[in-house]
Amino acid sequence: MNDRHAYAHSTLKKTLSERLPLLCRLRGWRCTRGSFEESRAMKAYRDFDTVSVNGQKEKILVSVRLRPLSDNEKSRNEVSDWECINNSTVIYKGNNPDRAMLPSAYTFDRVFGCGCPTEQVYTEGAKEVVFSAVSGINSSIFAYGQTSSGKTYTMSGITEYAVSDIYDYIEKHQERDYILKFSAMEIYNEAVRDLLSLDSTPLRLLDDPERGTVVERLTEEMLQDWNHFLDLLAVCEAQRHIGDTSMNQMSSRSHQILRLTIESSAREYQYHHLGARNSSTLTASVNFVDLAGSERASQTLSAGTRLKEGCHINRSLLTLGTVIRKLSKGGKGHVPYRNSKLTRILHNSLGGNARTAIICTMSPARMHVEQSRNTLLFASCAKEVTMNAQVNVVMSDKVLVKQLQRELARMENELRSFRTSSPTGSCDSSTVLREKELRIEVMEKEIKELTQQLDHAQSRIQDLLLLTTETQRLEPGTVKAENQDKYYGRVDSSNSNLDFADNAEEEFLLDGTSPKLPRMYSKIVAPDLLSWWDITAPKIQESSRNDDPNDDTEVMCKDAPASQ
Ligand SMILES: Nc1ncnc2c1ncn2[C@@H]1O[C@H](COP(=O)(O)OP(=O)(O)OP(=O)(O)O)[C@@H](O)[C@H]1O
Repeated sequence: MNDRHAYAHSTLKKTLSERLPLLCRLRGWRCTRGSFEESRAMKAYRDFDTVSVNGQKEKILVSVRLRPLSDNEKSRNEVSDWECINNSTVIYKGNNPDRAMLPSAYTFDRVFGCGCPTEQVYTEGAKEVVFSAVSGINSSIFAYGQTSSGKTYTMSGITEYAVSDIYDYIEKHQERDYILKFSAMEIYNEAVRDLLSLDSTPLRLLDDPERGTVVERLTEEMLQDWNHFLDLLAVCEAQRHIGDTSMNQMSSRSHQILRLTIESSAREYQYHHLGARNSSTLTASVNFVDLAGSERASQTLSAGTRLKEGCHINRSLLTLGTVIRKLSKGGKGHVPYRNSKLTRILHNSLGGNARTAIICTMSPARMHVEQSRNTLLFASCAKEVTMNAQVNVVMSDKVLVKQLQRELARMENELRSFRTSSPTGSCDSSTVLREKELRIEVMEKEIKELTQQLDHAQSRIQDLLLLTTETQRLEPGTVKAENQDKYYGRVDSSNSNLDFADNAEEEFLLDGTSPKLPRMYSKIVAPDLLSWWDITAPKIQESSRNDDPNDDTEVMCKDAPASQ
């Protein structure tokens, strides 16, 4: 980065950091830290990149889907023990006395009976959540259930319906530019693998303070069209670990996460039409999560590799169950997200910044009643988990600068139109200016006068201080005053044995002493303006008729009367 770029960079950073919070406040947005792939250097001023709006708390949308009895189950003469009695309740019809104490009816947001097509499951149990991503809210759709219960069947259908619907939506919303990106991974035996890459090296998970857990070097394909998407799905299907078990010939041995990221921004010509808010760049991901199914080794008859896979699957599902259970109780205390890669990666989709729908799949067969109840228990807990989804408005540097420039131009226009719409606008402002100038002149004059008065007062204080210092230096029996040769004092000697005539004016000498007053009683403080004293002549003991400085006989000194 050369100097000019560095300067532009720092100016831009300053502008953004100063103006964006203000803009956000004006628009009622909340600023949070960014969520972008970015270099460290750029991160500094990307702190404001992600603006979240209307953080909304809502519960996970939980549905249950009952599949028909499979051929395998039918061949074993299995009976259906479960039935959906309405849109939201599934009941246990069995009459096993051991289970008499357990609940027989379970209620969820939606339940889908064995005759329900996947399209309906998508429309009623996932579509709304999926479409949050179009408006900038992260979302996740999970399929959870025991092995062979229909998770892959359900989730692959939902993924296709969802992406197809999103393409339709984009087609109908030409006012915005959309970019779709697709990535895919599987967690197989606790190792994360990129399903869009032939390299099967496990991928590392990184903890990003802003984005949470990030899968390092995960391929992200820019989707060109619907067919491109189908091609990528086929690649994922071919790459995913699938195995033959006694329960399912095509059993998924890994958890699969397909991620569609939708970025949208207003087309240039739409900016003014839509307003600043709707012209923001939005970004959100929707995760399609097809979990591996819980399984019992006794039922799947697995051994070796299958057994090992089953152990990993069960362990990670156990952690998922624990996380959901803890979150359903308010998420207080430690939530063990880090105990499995699955819960680490899906942290945000489980009680974080996302809208989530879980579809729990069940086999109606009696032989699976235990597993089905566990699934319903998991679904019941999931119902209680509260999410906090937020709109992620992402502004790239370019978009952000553009938006700020537009905002600035708009404000300047408003100001200009305000001035022109006010007929006295310019005249008023010059009058106000003139008034202010006059006021400043008057104030300057006042300041000048006050300064002069201050100088004068200071010089007087100086004089007084000087005099006080000199007075303090006067010896007992001395009086000092400027410009006077003599002083006169009225001496009250009525109570004195000294030789004064009553109220007689006595002459004091220039040195302040009176010829008639013993020296020690002539100790008179005489500021310069004083020229007259009332002196109470003391009684003096003969023995005291000396210059004893400790004699406390009173000598009064008063200001001279004004007439004098
Ligand atoms: N709703 C349904 N209607 C008809 N057939 C279904 C339905 N759900 C599942 N199936 C069938 O049941 C079988 C098992 O389904 P699927 O592979 O989707 O189960 P799964 O839960 O993903 O199993 P695993 O966990 O072992 O991968 C498949 O042959 C599938 O076609």
